Amino acid sequence: MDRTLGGRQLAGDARPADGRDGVGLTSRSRELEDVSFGAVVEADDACRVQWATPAGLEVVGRGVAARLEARGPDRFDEIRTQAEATFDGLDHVGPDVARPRAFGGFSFHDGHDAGGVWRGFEAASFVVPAVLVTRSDEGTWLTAVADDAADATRRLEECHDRLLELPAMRPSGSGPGVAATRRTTTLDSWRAQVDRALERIDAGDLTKVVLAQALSVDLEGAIDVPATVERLRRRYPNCYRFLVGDGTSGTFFGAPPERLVSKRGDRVETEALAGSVPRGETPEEDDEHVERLLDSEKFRREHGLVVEAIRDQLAPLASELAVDDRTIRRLATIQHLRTPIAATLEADRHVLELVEALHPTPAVGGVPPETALETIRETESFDRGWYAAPIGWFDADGDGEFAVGIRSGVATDETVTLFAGNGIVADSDPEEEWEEIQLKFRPVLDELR
Ligand SMILES: C=C(O[C@H]1C=CC=C(C(=O)O)[C@@H]1O)C(=O)O
Repeated sequence: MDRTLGGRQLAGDARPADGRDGVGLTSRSRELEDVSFGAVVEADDACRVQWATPAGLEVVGRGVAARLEARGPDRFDEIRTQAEATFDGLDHVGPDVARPRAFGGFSFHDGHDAGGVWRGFEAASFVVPAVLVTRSDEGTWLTAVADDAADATRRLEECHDRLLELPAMRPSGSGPGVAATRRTTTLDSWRAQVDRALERIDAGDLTKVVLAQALSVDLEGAIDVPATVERLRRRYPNCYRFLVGDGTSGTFFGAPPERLVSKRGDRVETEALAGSVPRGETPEEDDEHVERLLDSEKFRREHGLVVEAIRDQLAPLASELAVDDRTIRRLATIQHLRTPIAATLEADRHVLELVEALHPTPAVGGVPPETALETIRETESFDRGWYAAPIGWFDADGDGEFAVGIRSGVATDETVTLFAGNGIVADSDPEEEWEEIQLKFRPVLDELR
């Protein structure tokens, strides 16, 4: 199965993204009876990606037709340059929805080192999978990507035959069980971290900073990441779901509620998501929490800073920009303040330019951005890696969609490291912030139990 489903052997086919040979990628698609997406990305010995949006687009990919990688603060630009070379002269025969896309993400910090649990996750890394299965309201499509038409057609037919052997449904089972958990940050050190951030805020150096923690979870058995992602879909159907792994190290996965940006043509959509309260035991309790969220001056300020920063970042690129009314985003375990923001671009832009302009929003970084990043680097005792960073896809036209990689974890052997953070502003109470962080571990943690 590996070879025809774009397994590791095909990695040898992967073209470097320098476009030196001047020959574009070729892709061929055909419609498919439905197949279990989990079964397609079941084996973790090859490069695999999975991506699903609240709007209903679902894609799984295996193998590597092209790989794009970059490091450092210029990584957004470098990936864009590589993308142009990779997709130059693309010959796609099939519906638009089944076109090849590059999937991957970026590290949170510019100075990322791909070590520890983040081994294999470069500061920017994308693949155009050799094989893609795309499900949307236009049906389910299989796409094979290769260097020439004969190879793409051969791969398409071989894959199609193999996929017919896979089940249409795959049981998503139950969690592997939690043997032990270890925090990077004790409650005492958290109090000290928040107090230090509050001192900077009092001194006027900082207005907001998002401080995070990691939770290392030892499992009772091996984790089945695709099955975990499927269980997340049931509990968080209106969140993104993703997994990314290169078959040699860990698999990053999660169910983020937050869109960083989506771009199609000149239309851009993003949102501010910040300010959190728990769910209640009853509808009345739910509403009491929401009232607190809406009435509190602290939440209003914390959320308003994110709206303002996104507006300021997008305004120079937009001919029109609309900030919608604030709403409540109610999830299974937590509720947030949300403000949708939409723009029309005044010139042609690649989605990666928008990603670069927006990352990190103060929903995961802070205000002013540089001081907040410095505070995060000095304060946190773990490596953010790809947590809270852009994760998603782009295509040959420079369109694409990115989520913010929160409510996420990285699975390595029988350990999963989870991440969660909270916005600290003047008047933040360390204990309340601690409680909110525990709620943000829950989406993934609950599925491991
Ligand atoms: C940083 C996280 O959440 C962000 C998104 C929504 C609400 C947030 C908050 O209330 O602080 C955070 O800004 C996380 O989940 O790790």
